[in-house]
Amino acid sequence: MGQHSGYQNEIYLQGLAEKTPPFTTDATRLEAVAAEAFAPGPFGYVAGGAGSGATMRANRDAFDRWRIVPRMLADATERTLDTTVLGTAMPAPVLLAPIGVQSIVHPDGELATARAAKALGVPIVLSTASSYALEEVAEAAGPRWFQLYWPNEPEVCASLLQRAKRAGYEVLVVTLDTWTLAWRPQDLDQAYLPFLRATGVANAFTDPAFLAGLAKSPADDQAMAVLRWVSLFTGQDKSWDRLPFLREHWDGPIVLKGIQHPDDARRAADAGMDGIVVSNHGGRQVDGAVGALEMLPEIASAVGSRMSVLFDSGVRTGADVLKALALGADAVLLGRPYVYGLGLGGEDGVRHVLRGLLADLDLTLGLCGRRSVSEVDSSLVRSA
Ligand SMILES: Cc1cc2nc3c(=O)[nH]c(=O)nc-3n(C[C@H](O)[C@H](O)[C@H](O)COP(=O)(O)O)c2cc1C
Ligand SMILES: O=C(O)C(=O)c1ccccc1
Repeated sequence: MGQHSGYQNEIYLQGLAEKTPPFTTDATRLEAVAAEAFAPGPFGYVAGGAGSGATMRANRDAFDRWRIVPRMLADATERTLDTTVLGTAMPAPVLLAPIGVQSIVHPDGELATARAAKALGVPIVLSTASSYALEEVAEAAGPRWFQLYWPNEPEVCASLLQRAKRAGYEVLVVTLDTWTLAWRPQDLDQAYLPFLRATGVANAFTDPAFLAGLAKSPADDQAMAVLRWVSLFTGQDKSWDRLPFLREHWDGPIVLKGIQHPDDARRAADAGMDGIVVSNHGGRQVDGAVGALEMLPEIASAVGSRMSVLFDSGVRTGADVLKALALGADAVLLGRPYVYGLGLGGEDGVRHVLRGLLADLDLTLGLCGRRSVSEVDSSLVRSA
């Protein structure tokens, strides 16, 4: 049997005791459920996107334009979703996307997420903008990667990387598409920005190089510390020729996140990067951008043989994961759905969302006549 489909049996069996799951098993409905349960500011921050929301819609539309073509009598009873990406073994080609400020939806924030992921062996990618310090999250976490918002001060950058390495983060994911926040009407209409309330600044406020640049401690002058944080992470003074700096300060694999053009993917490979995340940041940055999945086949064929290709932006179901794999991804990052799970049920909520996705993925894989991730290729899909 597939290792992950047991959650399906468990749910049905609990029905005999009149128990149903904590909240929906339909990941495409989680946003609507969260809308009823979350405070308006945090809900808008998580669910919202850039401008008119066109990119978020394009992300989902792009999945709908591919259809799966199942095969029969293929003996796919025994299945595994196990895979290894950039040296990290994982129980499925799924990681938790870096999502900052998780304490806005649940007080346990990234700690709860890390515990839920650890219980399943699923790797997390911890955001630079986490609500808890990276060392604290590391203690709660299983396999872990670190996402970097590349600070403008080399000393702070080097310090963050050293801390992450020491705390056991294995892969560095450098996000390139969010050097300033886009025009986000949901947040603007509510004048809601978590950082100004000193949420999501834990890594900086515990960093010696960051603190060295402050006249007073964050406890004595929070406003000044927050301003320093904002200026440190805003602005794009970076260029391709600065990547060697990261190499010097990080001796593990490096992945560039937010790649949407095949030429940028080639540049990443030429620069000796180990991987990319094809992503438009869940439609939160450039309104009217192309659906992330639309660019995946071209990018994967340009660089897939030279580097690991990961994907995010719009992944909701097992079928979505399979489509991304079929179109060239080695693994996907799950974004908003697990944050809805966190807000709805803390650690258990994240676990419910993750177990649901893995079960759905496992069942769909088997029903398509495939036994493992390595049996998924472009023959699984056709364009609608
Ligand atoms: C509330 C929120 C916060 C995010 N914070 C970060 C972050 O700190 N670093 C980062 O690289 N990406 C961040 N992202 C982007 C995600 O990593 C991912 O690219 C995106 O959520 C994928 O889209 P999806 O959630 O619609 O699937 C954030 C996304 C959301 C929704
Ligand atoms: O909101 C976001 O999309 C995001 O990536 C972010 C940026 C800075 C801090 C926290 C999250």
